[in-house]
Amino acid sequence: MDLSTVLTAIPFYRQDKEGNPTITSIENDHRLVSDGSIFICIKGYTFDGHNAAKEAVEKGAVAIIAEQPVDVSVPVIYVRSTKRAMAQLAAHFYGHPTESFHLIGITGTNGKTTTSHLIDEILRASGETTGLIGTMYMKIGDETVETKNTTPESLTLQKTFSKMKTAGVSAAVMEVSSHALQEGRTNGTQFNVAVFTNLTQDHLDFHRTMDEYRTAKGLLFSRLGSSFHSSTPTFAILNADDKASQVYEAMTAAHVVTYGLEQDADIQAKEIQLTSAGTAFTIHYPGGMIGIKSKLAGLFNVYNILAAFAAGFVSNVAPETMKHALERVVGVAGRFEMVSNDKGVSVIVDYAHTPDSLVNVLETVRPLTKGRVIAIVGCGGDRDKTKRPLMAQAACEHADEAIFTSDNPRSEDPAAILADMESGVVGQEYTIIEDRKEAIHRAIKFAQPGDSVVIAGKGHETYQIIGRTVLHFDDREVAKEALADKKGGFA
Ligand SMILES: CC(=O)N[C@H]1[C@@H](OP(=O)(O)OP(=O)(O)OC[C@H]2O[C@@H](n3ccc(=O)[nH]c3=O)[C@H](O)[C@@H]2O)O[C@H](CO)[C@@H](O)[C@@H]1O[C@H](C)C(=O)N[C@@H](C)C(=O)N[C@H](CCC(=O)O)C(=O)O
Ligand SMILES: Nc1ncnc2c1ncn2[C@@H]1O[C@H](COP(=O)(O)OP(=O)(O)OP(=O)(O)O)[C@@H](O)[C@H]1O
Ligand SMILES: N[C@H](CCC[C@H](N)C(=O)O)C(=O)O
Ligand SMILES: [Mg+2]
Repeated sequence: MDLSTVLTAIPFYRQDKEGNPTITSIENDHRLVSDGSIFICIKGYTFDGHNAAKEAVEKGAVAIIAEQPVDVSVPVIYVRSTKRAMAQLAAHFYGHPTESFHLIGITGTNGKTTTSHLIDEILRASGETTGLIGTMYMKIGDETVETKNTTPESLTLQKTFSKMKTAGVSAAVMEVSSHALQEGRTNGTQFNVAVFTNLTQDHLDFHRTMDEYRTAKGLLFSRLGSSFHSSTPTFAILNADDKASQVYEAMTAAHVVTYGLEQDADIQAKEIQLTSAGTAFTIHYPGGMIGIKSKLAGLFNVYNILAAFAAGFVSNVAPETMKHALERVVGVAGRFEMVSNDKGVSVIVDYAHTPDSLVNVLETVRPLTKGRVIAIVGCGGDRDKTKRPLMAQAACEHADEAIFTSDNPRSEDPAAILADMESGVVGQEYTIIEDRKEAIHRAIKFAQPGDSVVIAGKGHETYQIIGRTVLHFDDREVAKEALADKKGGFA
């Protein structure tokens, strides 16, 4: 493709010098530039790509996209926003791959990863070749690639969609974070179905207020349905029990389908039973009802299953097919993952890293526990500071024993993060053990048969980020070691 053809994706720009070279790739990291690349200069939070333009040209870049002056020998295309241009160029360069398959996007504070895996299972059961993009990995068929972000930037995203198209993917599901929506990472992506799980506090470092956070998530719904030919319906799947859904309903041009337990909803769960084996309930949908016995514990997972069912329903998957798929799912790694042992203690590793998810997981564990509920909780560094006291409070209120520890302190002082947590607790007992390994060992050592130990916050993560160092750390491995060291059930 030559430069002028690539540039048809961004009809408004200023080019500083003549030239129409052949373009072999688009890159936004100068280290990946090779002969024939266009290099897009992105002004990031830690690095300004404009400063790498010269080096990119030395490495073979034949054109530069910039929003600030750069002095190089090849044509420079000036645009208002290189991030926005990148999404448009990427979608065009890769041939608008999302037009070739059915795409379901999921947004919401909690439950995206879980719901995306449920939807993937449903789509597979109905015979689709699937793709999945999310917190844990990007998956095409059975092949997975690790991800740095829940929703990658637009270039990686379109490249991945293009690979999906080539691999014959017929339906895909992806998590769409509020960061991604705000930064336009999904611009140029065509969703057929958008799912909303819930909205509670998180990420107030990035979005500043809950209103801004809600609006960012709303972009998934406000962009849905307006650019499609009327013969291809688009659907917004909204949680009737979350009041943000009313805002999203008002924003969208898509068909709206609601799910829920409390408010009147199009797809509703009734006769819910929560047991240690999971959940059992009946889903009522337009024209019928179907019983579901899921191995996923907790009321919040009933919501995730309903959301997945609703997405499958509007994607024309038969309810019977969905039932089989949903009942097959034993769990998602790091979400309510039990660490098996013969010491009579329930050890649960869970990815709860928000106040609401922590309350949910502890409330789920409580009725399943004969003895005490022990919670090990930390809060991430360089993340929303205002959730720290709330998470500490949730641990003290919903567990019998709360241990505060470290969870990816990143550039912050772990003691300062713990002090922020402590500020949320008034008149309740807790223990501070800064070293996460020691915290897990101590909790498991002192747990009695019948007790539950909830290790929250890291879930599937296999690292602890301290400063800039990424150390191997896996809650499940550490818990297993601690259980192996534990004497016959009593410390
Ligand atoms: C705050 C934030 O969103 N940061 C994202 C951002 O990083 P950044 O702005 O620091 O990037 P940068 O390092 O300054 O680089 C700027 C540009 O220069 C380029 N570069 C950089 C270095 C170099 O030597 N040469 C070069 O050309 C880079 O390729 C980039 O194009 O752009 C990076 C590349 O796309 C992202 O990986 C990174 O996510 C970081 C890892 C992150 O932690 N993001 C979090 C806050 C986030 O986005 N989370 C959401 C939600 C998670 C959830 O569900 O709760 C997510 O979707 O992951
Ligand atoms: N529907 C839900 N409502 C509230 N809490 C939930 C829900 N589903 C899962 N959780 C809790 O949130 C944690 C994270 O779940 P999951 O990974 O599915 O969410 P996510 O939205 O993908 O999170 P992230 O934004 O970090 O990617 C779970 O471990 C569980 O404790
Ligand atoms: N997607 C979330 C994950 C948080 C996980 C927790 N372990 C932490 O590091 O805070 C974030 O980046 O804020
Ligand atoms: Mg996720």
